[in-house]
Order: sequence, then C-alpha cells, then structure tokens
Amino acid sequence: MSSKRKHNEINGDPVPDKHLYKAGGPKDDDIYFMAVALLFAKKSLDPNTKVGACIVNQEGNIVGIGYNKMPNGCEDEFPWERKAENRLETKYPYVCHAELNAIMNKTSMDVKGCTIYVTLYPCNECAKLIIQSGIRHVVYLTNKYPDTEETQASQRLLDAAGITQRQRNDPCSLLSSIDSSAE
Ligand SMILES: Nc1ccn([C@H]2C[C@H](O)[C@@H](COP(=O)(O)O)O2)c(=O)n1
Repeated sequence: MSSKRKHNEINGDPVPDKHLYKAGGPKDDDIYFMAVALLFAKKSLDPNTKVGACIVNQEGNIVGIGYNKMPNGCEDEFPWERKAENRLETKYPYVCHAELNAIMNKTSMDVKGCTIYVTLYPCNECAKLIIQSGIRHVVYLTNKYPDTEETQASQRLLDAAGITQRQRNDPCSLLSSIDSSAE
C-alpha cells in the first residue's frame, strides 16, 4: 500500500500535509480567517453593508479584528443613512471602517508583514492605512463597488505598494454555514 498520503486540495491547489502558514502561501487557512472576518461583520449595526476584517501575522496568529462601526462612545450619535440632502446626515463622514478598527485593535506591536482578511474590497482610505501599517497581503471576499473611484484608487494604491490582493469567495461549507450575506 502506498505510504504517500494524499494531499489535501482547495480549489484544485494541492496543500502540503504539514501546513506552515506563510502569507501568500498555501491558502487552506484563508477559509478559516475569512470566516472569522465574516462572523465579526455580523456585529456591525450598518443596516446596508456589514464588513469584517481580520489581521493575521506570518505565524498564522490573529493579531487584529474589527468591523464597521461608529466611533467608540458615539455609537448612537450618528445616522446610518446612505442618502440625504446633506451628506452630514449620512453615515459616511462618521463610520469607522472595519480595516481601521482591525488595525487600531491590534494586539501586537505592529502588523508589518501581515495579511488582512476583509469581507469587502478595501476603499482608498483603507488602502492607505493598510500600506502605512506595513500589511503586505489583502484577501477579500467580495468587491461590491468595483467601478467606484474609491475602489479604483485603492487598487492603484495597493498595486503601487506591491501589496498582493486575492479574492477568496469559494462557496465552502464553513463560510456558507455562517451565512455569507454580510457584505
Ligand atoms: N473598505 C471599507 C469600505 C466600506 N466600509 C463600510 C463603511 C460603511 O459602513 C459600509 C458601506 O456602506 P454602503 O455604501 O455599502 O451602504 O461599509 C468598510 O468597513 N470598509
């Protein structure tokens, strides 16, 4: 009988039996960290788009987590409206994005060389935070607004900074069991 154990596979990619997490390496850990981001997105009070972000270091440890929410202590002070005659009556000037909160909530000295798992492709302001924080990889679940200037500027920023971006939206039992309608 062959002693060679069968490799696991995800999306047809063979994953070594002994999995050492390495940013940008075998992707079999993506699903678990994206599931964590998706779970935390559920904590968001945004009635339209709930976003979760999970930062993982090169050892495969979670070092930051966040979701889109109003600033600490002001959770009830601002509207969640998307549209209003005056932009100041919408959520946009006030809401803290999931990536900002994940970086601010970091449990390590820094997040240099880390991977951020985020349920929505980062906006340009978050791309700047990602670059300046030293994060090197972005894994995203969905890209809800691909044609907006914010998304296109974000892609330009991340590409210029050499930050890898990959989408992991493969329907897997783990994600779907957490109900992947949180973006
Ligand atoms: N990179 C991003 C982009 C957006 N968000 C948050 C900000 C809002 O709460 C929500 C988007 O609202 P929509 O325009 O879809 O009604 O997503 C974020 O956390 N990170």
